[in-house]
Amino acid sequence: MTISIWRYSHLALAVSSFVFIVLAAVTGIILAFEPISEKTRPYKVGDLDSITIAQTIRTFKNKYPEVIEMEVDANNFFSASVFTEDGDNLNGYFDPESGVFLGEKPERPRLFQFVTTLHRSLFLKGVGRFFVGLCSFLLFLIAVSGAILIVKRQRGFKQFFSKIINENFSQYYHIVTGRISLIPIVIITLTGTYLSLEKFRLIPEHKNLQHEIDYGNIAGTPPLNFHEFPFFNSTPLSAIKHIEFPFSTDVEDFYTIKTRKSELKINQQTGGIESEMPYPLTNFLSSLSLSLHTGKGSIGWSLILALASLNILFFVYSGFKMTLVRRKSSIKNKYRKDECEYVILVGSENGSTLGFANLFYNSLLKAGQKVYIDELNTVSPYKKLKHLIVFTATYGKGDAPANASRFLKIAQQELKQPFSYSAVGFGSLSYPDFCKFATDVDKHLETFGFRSVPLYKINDKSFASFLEWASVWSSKMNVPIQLPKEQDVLKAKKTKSFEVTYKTSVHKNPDATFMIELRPKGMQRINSGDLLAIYPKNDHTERLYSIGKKGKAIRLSVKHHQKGLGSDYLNNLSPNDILKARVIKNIKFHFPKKAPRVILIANGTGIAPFLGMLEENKKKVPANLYLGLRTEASFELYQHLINHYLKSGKLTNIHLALSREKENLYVQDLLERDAAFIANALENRNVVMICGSLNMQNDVLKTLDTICKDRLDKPLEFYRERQQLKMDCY
Ligand SMILES: Cc1cc2nc3c(=O)[nH]c(=O)nc-3n(C[C@H](O)[C@H](O)[C@H](O)COP(=O)(O)O)c2cc1C
Repeated sequence: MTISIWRYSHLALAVSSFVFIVLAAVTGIILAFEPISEKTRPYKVGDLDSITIAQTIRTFKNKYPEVIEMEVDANNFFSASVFTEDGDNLNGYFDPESGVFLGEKPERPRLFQFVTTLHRSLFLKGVGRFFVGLCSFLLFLIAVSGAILIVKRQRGFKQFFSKIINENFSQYYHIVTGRISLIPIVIITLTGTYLSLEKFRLIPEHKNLQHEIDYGNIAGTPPLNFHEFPFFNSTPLSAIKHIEFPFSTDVEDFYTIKTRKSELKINQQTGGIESEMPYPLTNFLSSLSLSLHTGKGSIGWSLILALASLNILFFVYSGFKMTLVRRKSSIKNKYRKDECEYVILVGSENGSTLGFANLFYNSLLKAGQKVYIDELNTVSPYKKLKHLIVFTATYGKGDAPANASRFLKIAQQELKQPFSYSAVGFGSLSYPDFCKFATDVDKHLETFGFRSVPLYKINDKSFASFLEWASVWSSKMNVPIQLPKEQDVLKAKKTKSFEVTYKTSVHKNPDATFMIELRPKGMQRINSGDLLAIYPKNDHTERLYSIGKKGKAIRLSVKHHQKGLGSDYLNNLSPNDILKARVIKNIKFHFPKKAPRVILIANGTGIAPFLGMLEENKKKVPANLYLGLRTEASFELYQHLINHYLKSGKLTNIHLALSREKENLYVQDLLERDAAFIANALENRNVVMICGSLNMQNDVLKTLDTICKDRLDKPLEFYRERQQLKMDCY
């Protein structure tokens, strides 16, 4: 399959460094616990901000005959090396206020020593260090290419953190966790690379600074007691890293003090600063890299490093899993392209559409047809082509998948001979432009080919819809085909348990319509307008119902059909029964977040999502409902709810069109009657939502189009493109 250069780079880098990355991540997780274990040791005493160097030196000089050095480490533990009255050398942690010895510095645990060597050099010394450094840089490139892939997927930097639709576990969490840990991973990899470059002396190190001191002219007067030294008195312990005491009493022997910013030489007799050298930038970068890479001194950052390393392992797992799924669906042909009457062209990014196309390809071969399969971008003249079948997914904002990006530009010049075609769109209702690219392809092919079967749109890889299309295609083309059963090809969809909490009696309604309320067991994100898929045969057969939300529960309005698989199943349920179902996001049909007014048009059970939307219309956005039912009695099922919404201001007004009462009205008649209002509403960017039967939708669209053309001089399409029309009809 054609994949974008960025994805290819991301994958190639990951494959080439995968073993090192896994090792570095596992050892990184373990090492992140070293700073945590150090920080929790009981050596933090006193507030180093409020104790001056002078105070501490005085305490130590009073208590110990000789002080050699003092140190404040990244954990703010104070340590020193001193000689006692008995001539013993005490080396370890002290209380800087009292001078009390707290304990020796413990030896570094062997586990951390072992893991550090593995992490730094894989026990291969220089060679290992080189590969680890290189892989650190490769991991940086992987993070950058991954970030670019997210930007491309989200269509821009600004949308980098905007919502991602969870279609697939590996893909979803690869991206979600990738966004969260991007910065820590970039920091880990850049600092790792820096430290490696330093080890190979590619970055200069300045361990010993060269102070320029004129030793011939060092003054020993006026003498000062060390606790009167201005620098000692004005500098808190927290500002220093290390103090080296003068070795002798000679005036040329200085206190050497390393602060966080510079190194100073202090005259031991006068207390004057003989020299101060700020650290070069490389020293600063080196110590910053070390702290950031190891987490030394910070429990919080160490935990972030551990989580980021853990995340790297998850990236390896989920990344390879996605790649395997993509690879599984590759293209293999039995016949050459110029031998075949049937040609299947596929637009697929993640491989699932190609999987469906391959099933269809095999069933045509089994039916004895000569068929050729390829990607949409590779379209070329096919000598014997009679019928073209296009299977394509949609990406981005209704765009082509990577392997179909050029199709619309080149198809016409490549396909010169007469041919018929059928197009199938694979998409998701969770995106606003459902199967948009398939629609574009279908429309484009119509200009130079003959459409045999109308465009079919398949939501969320529904196998049942695919079989439905295949059977329409088979009878239209007169080619008997047999496709495998879903359970032999696909994994079962993940369902959740829902408990029936309320149900009206179907007998009380003249149209055999009933309402049923279901409460999800556990957490479930639901919006009115989403779809509920139920499985009446407890297999892969799916039936969809439009959801109206009621608090945390779901309210469906269902018309009972005698032989209706889904409606019969739901009708046989009673309160407290449990059913398995799943919610399908349908964001194109959610209540608009920003609209000055919403006009809701429904017939029959199409009212269900609108009941939920009105229930949740807390901002009281003006809403006008046009509802088509058969009789006055049909309305009884909804009347109490509608009255409640009217009273609370959640619904502005309702216009009932009753088709079996004496006026014989349909919703489109009422729209015609209110043409001036509708035209004004569209002009003022109000949103029109339609839910119900496809017949009603067609009639309503015709009426709206006429209103637009007559009163606004524009086709309805204009307003549809301005996102003012939302539809969900069946
Ligand atoms: C980033 C992204 C964007 C998508 N955009 C759309 C879209 O605009 N319209 C649509 O109908 N489906 C959209 N989809 C859904 C895919 O088209 C759908 O899942 C399809 O079955 C994937 O096929 P494939 O596995 O062959 O690539 C999008 C999916 C992803 C991951």
